Amino acid sequence: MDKIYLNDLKIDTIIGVYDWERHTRQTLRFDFIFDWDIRPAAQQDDLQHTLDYGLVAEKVVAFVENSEFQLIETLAEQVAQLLLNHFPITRLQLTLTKPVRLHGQNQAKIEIVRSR
Ligand SMILES: Nc1nc2c(c(=O)[nH]1)N=C([C@H](O)[C@@H](O)CO)CN2
Repeated sequence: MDKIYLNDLKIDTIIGVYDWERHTRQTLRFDFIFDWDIRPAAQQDDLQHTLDYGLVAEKVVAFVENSEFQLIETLAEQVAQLLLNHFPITRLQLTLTKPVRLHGQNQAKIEIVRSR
């Protein structure tokens, strides 16, 4: 299957379980891989026949900027379901990266794959 990538989407939001995180916005990074047959768009050179990654980014930014979840798991799941509900995507992989300062770590990351 062909793939469309949307990488390094950075969004500020409220996320986290600790008190300071409930009133301090943090920058999350989103990376997506969408299964998508690119041939119809390639044959007609027409945006109408493909997944417009600009629209996907707008949808994700609007949702994440206004969210206030505690866990990155919850946010990742909600974003995946949002995209499956709004676009004819059959399968997506989402990697969500959060900055952390824990025992020398500087990133926490989760990866999920969802399909309809
Ligand atoms: N599996 C998870 N573990 C932790 C999360 C999380 O979202 N999922 N979050 C935190 C804190 O909010 C941390 O990111 C603060 O730096 C701790 N563990």
